Amino acid sequence: MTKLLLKGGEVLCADGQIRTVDVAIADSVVAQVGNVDSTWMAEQIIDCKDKLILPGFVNTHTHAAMTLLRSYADDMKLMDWLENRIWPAEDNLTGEDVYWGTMLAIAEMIKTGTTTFADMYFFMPEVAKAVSESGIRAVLARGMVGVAPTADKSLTESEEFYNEWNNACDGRITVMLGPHAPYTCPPEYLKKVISLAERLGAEIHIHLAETAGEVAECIKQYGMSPIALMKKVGLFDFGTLAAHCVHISPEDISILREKGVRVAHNPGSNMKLASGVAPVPDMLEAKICVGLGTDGAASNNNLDMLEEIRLAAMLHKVHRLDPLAVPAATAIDMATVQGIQALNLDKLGKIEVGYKADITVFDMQNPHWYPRHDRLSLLVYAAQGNDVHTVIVNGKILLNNRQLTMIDEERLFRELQIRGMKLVSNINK
Ligand SMILES: CSC[C@H]1O[C@@H](n2cnc3c(O)ncnc32)[C@H](O)[C@@H]1O
Ligand SMILES: [Zn+2]
Repeated sequence: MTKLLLKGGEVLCADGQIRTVDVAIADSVVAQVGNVDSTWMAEQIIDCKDKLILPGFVNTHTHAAMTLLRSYADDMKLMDWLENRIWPAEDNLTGEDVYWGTMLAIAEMIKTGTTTFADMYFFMPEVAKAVSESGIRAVLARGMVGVAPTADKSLTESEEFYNEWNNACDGRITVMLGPHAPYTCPPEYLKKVISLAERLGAEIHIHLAETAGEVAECIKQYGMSPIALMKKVGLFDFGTLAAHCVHISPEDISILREKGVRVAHNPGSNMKLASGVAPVPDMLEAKICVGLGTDGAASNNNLDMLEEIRLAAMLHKVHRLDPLAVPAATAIDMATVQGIQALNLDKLGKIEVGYKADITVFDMQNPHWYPRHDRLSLLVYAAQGNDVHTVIVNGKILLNNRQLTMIDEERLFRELQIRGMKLVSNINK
């Protein structure tokens, strides 16, 4: 048994209180939270004085390998951005590009405190390889577009990917099915995805109601909103994670609630693509599970969940002119507990005995952490991604005193610079 001890840190406990306690970890699991005595013979003791210890952040919606396209196409609206810049570049992607782009994303996420991410993209075996090697936890979906020439191939590949990778790497990888969106996957195709989901026992990760244009077009074509259409085709029957849900009506919210759909809220991407403001306070009020996501690095443009937490807390205040629209503690809950629920994972998201040891340690020895009236306020409104000192996933240290333990950063930078440039070299701006 591998034993680890986080000594004397300020721990955000499962009841939401912060206490100065020790955290003992045995193999992949939290074994004790409290005063751990000297009979606990730890192989490694991390001195956590002046450190804030939290469950690791959960990024509920991203396209990790889109780091390759960061800073390539900005200040555009979604469909113009996708159709004229992103999709032409993605046509050039190779599996190796996706491996390296994903590895850079994982490095960035670990360094800013994320321990789990949900991904939807292409070349998913390469993504799984990066997840396997890096030690992070992930929920992976092969992105599916329901029109020729790849529609059937992506169904077959999704099934193969599920069979090979679901529950792999000591349970660190879970596989979902990833139909891209209602506007790229017509109802007949979605029905095939749904029967595959039912047959495999897999859940579905999809983009929904992201822009006003998407909703208007859906109403024009099908006479109902994307949420109502998805209910009608049965997409919500076997467990669904819906990214965005920006342009939704009270009736849509009732459907999401009734069908137990979990939502990934991406405030940074929604703001940058000028998509709109999701009615998050209304969804939370309706007891819908809302996690936070960064979306891809080409629309955010970083993968720092602390920034998403702050944006979630700030955006809804200014939008509603209500300082309590999303309080600080709620934003942290969305990035941890609700994030885990959104991905339907078990025994994660809290620092509690018997839970998986996915933990982020913040260093509070910095000017912006003083004075300490309220540590959660400091975390949400003052902390910075590079305050992250240590990150543990499944009981293994992936970031030690700000150094990645499983990833060669220098190699990553070289690969990304060359591959990112090559990807777009044949595209006219
Ligand atoms: C089919 S794999 C995923 C697919 O989604 C594209 N994408 C990236 N960001 C967004 C977004 O905000 N809305 C819709 N689609 C998005 C990505 O480029 C891939 O093609
Ligand atoms: Zn997305």
